[in-house]
Amino acid sequence: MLGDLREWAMDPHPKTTILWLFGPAGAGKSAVMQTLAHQLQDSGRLGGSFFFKRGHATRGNGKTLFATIAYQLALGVPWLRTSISRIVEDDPSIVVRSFETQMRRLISEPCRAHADRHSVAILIDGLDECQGHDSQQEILRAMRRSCFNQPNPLRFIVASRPEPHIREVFDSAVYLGDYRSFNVEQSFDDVRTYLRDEFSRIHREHRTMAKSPLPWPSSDVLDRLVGTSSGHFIYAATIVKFIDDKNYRPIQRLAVVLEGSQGSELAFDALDQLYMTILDSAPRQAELVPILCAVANFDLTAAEVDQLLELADGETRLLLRGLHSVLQLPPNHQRVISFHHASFLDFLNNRTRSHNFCVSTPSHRVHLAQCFLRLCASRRYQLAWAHVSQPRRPQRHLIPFLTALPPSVELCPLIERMEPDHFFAQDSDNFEPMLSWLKRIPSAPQDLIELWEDYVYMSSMERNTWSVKKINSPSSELCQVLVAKGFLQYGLPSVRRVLGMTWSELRTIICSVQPKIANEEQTVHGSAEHVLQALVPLEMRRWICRDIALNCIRRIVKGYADGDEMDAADEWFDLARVFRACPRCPILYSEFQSIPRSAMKLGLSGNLILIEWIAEWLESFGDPTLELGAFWTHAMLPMRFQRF
Ligand SMILES: Nc1ncnc2c1ncn2[C@@H]1O[C@H](COP(=O)(O)OP(=O)(O)OP(=O)(O)O)[C@@H](O)[C@H]1O
Repeated sequence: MLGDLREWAMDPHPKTTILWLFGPAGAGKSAVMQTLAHQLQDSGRLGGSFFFKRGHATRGNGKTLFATIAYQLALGVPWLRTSISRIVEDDPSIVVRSFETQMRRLISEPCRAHADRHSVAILIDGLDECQGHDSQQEILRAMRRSCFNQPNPLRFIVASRPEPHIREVFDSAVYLGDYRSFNVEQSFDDVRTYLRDEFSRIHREHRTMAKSPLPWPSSDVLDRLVGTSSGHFIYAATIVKFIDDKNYRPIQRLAVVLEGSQGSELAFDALDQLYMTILDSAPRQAELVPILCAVANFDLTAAEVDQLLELADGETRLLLRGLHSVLQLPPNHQRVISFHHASFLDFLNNRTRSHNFCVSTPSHRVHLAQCFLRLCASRRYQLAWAHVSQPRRPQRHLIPFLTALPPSVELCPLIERMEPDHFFAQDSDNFEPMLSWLKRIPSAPQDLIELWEDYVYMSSMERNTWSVKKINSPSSELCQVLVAKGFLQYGLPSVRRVLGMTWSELRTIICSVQPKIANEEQTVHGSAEHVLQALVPLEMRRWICRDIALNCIRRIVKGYADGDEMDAADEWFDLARVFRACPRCPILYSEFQSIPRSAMKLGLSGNLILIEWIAEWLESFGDPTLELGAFWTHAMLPMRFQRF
């Protein structure tokens, strides 16, 4: 297979330039694509590759597909570098345009001038794992339309399961059958070779096998396992992982597999049987399902699952020990738990296949939602999860998870306690679906609905689609909010923090300007910046900035005295940003001087950008002999040097 694919990818005159590699779950498509990518790379013929992964923050959707490939082309193909770089420099917004525009401008147009060069291959694996059937179809159409009838050196290989909506595009008028299809064949011989090699490795490596005669297993047993696999690798790879467990005797584990596989004729029945056998052989099965449900829906480390489900430390690792043939439980405690293969997740989500191990039942999902909401409402959450990187933060995925549940009144009291700091910064696109979901709960409390109606209105401010009724003299609180949001460009959680307000105060101020009736003449539309310009005079803005800076300084001093390091880091960030917009004001200067020097060093430790911003502001006072300016220059000098 690899030989055929390589030959096609390097053929100077193939009949068609797009190849679809298809095969069922676990047939070995990704394995083939990975090896092919390495081989083409070694021959200097790989233009780029993209491996989709279902649910992954960046690899789970098509947003970055073409930009990533263009970037790889620019890095790896010298004759494309200048043209691709120039396009991005001239129009940086190209990377957020439609798939078709990105594909045409970033990839096919720069290549067209080089039709006579040797071919370069672009490999896209797991298209069916890209979020949204529409996106998958759109990607295929974009590739075809931008390359149709235009000689160019690109060869696309797209691998996916043979899903009907993907096949539909290849069969449609867009392609007119002009693509090559390539079935990842069943290969009994390959699976036999693989199993034989792995069994002899296990025999060699396991102490308990020293006295077992070879060949192990007998050729009858090997034939039976190969037959059950139907020539697909996933079955073979999973039994090897199951048998190769240092906590058990391989002979016993093989007996468990053989017993479980009795009576299953088809490969996928056999795979289900195998998954069932693995789960049945784990201890404390009832406690497994909530853990599997958590891992199936969120990216979590074992310690985070312990916290979430309120288990004793280390319990998740203990419970999952028997599942290492289907789960990846990284020894590094910072890494998340993942499934070895997507087919196990498909199995767990399908009740008719996984029965009492199914994780997608409403009761398990509602229970998981309750655990999350409870955790997010507690201080424990902040302490334990603050370090987690943005794309992985579970609260990012919490609202979509909630709105996919059946409307459930039992969640309302917990939703009422949701902390807006956790979800406002990143999730505001999901507020409307959340409101509609709440409205579908027949007995949802009215004040909860009103709260989310207000959040939807507040989120329109985040998304620059705000409507505000015209007012002649805005209150000083409203002016502060407008300056923090529209001038300093803070997100609403930071606006609340720098102004020292509660969410309820912020809500009252923002919602007080919501137009009750649609009267175009009496309304200002647009971003907070636009509204600010309409309502707050220029000179006033800078003095509001000064007040905001003064408040930040006071909170830093207090935070330092209280030993609250975590909040202090945010406060320094706010302060450094606001300084850039502040007038040169002696009051502010002397207030800044009141910050203990050790707090300055601690708060800024190594954050060069913030140091630069503050240094610039201090330098604007112009007198380097001032005590603070001198301290700053000396104390921060080494860090400023590091930057160069
Ligand atoms: N030639 C091979 N030798 C050894 N193991 C293999 C081989 N091909 C596949 N495998 C193993 O089989 C399992 C399934 O393979 P792979 O993920 O490539 O399947 P796939 O067709 O891409 O599945 P899906 O459509 O679900 O993504 C993996 O654990 C992989 O490591």
